[in-house]
Amino acid sequence: MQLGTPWADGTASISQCAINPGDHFVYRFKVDKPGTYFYHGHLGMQRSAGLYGSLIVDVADGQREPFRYDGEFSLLLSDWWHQGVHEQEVGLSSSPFRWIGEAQSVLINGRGQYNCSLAAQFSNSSSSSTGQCEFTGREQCAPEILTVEPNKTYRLRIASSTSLQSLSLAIKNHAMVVVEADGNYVQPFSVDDMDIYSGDSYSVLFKTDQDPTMNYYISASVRGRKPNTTQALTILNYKPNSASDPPKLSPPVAPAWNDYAHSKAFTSKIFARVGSPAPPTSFDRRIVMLNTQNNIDGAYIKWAINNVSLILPPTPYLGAIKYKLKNVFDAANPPDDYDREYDVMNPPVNRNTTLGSGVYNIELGSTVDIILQNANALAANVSEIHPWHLHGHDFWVLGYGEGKFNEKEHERSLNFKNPPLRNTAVIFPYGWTALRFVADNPGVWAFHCHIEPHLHMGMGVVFALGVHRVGNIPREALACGVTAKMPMSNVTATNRG
Ligand SMILES: O=C1O[C@H]([C@@H](O)CO)C(O)=C1O
Repeated sequence: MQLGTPWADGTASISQCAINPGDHFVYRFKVDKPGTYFYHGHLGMQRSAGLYGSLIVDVADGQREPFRYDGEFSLLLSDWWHQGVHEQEVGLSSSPFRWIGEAQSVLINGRGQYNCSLAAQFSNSSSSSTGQCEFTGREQCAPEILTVEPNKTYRLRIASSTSLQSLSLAIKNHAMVVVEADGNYVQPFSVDDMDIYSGDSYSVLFKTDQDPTMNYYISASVRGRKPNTTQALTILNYKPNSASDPPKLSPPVAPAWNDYAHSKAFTSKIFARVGSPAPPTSFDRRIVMLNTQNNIDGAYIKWAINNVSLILPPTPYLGAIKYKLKNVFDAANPPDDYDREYDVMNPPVNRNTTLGSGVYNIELGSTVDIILQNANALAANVSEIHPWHLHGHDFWVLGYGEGKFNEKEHERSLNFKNPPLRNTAVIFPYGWTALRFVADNPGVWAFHCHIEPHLHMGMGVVFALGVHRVGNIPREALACGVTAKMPMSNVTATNRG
């Protein structure tokens, strides 16, 4: 959560300067909550470049998880393009616009398949010429096998650091009981497959109670966009079978990419674990955020929130606000609402948007509601999934709905009793999602679509709160833009102890 250390949040141009090649930056922060997390680069398309890893926080000594298991595995899901990230970045900010397209592979712990299959024996030879993957001599490409003993319970920690793809995860013939989401316990529920969006993390428990003479496929399949990427596979290997025994049963079949009813059914099963704190019953401020795809100068393609497309300044906001620097960014707050006459079901009538700093000044300690309102993209009949991620805080997910959010009609449908506490929540096509959080962590925090090219195209905002309460920012976080030129006597020495 970065309580008291907003400069260690890792968001370039927001909480710190980007780390130059050859430079280093020490991230020192308190791990305040056990759970399944991950870290990644937050500049340009660095996730697409592979800059990410898992981060698992154990329960403190003497404490126990509210569930039991015999062993655990960690799966970090990601996606991989053959095109280099600089070409991706340049394409996204070019006119004409060049979209990155779907990933060439989905990766499970950094390993994936391309032009070959782990399940070739099940491929329909008339529709696919994909042969069996052969790893001899290329062992670094071999999947990471999950070797288990029969009749035990395992915890699977899953996180998605994909740049683009939404995924469905399944273990053939094994149900999964979801127990944790984004570092918070949820009321356990059982599923055969689960949606995992970029930025999400989960723990599930599964029992090795199936025929132990066989191995089974674990699959991660693309959802939410028309897939052009084959299912990523790895193997659940029951001891003492050989890990290279091909599973006798075919891989799990994922729900259709656009079966949003299936996704909504999964989302609607997630509640806070009984005994979790409920949200405050009222809010101090409600910000309704319309998500649109737009043009700038009639040429470039951007995403905008209430018609502001985020562009980050050379001087990070945290130092700029703390040291009250003038004219380093446009300090005008973006609007708290959009013109409710806007037709969310059709392409924008006026396609043009404006660039802005996206900084909302939020009162420290206040309760803030965010209503994320999806809309039609530039092309007709297109509205995409966007997983929104908040830094520095968790939020309660109060509800989801179809079409345009409307206080009179929808307020009563929100869940104030046991909404799950999370830091990532999706908006479905043509729908809305309602969130509530208590803005109690002083700092400057990004809130953005976790799809990396979308953030790169402006799909984010920034919350600044209680910055006067922020302690001494380490110099390394200020070594760029206007803060780099400040007399160093204004800045206390580094936080290196
Ligand atoms: O941001 C995006 O741009 C493309 C398309 O809308 C324009 O080419 C796409 O699929 C996105 O998600």
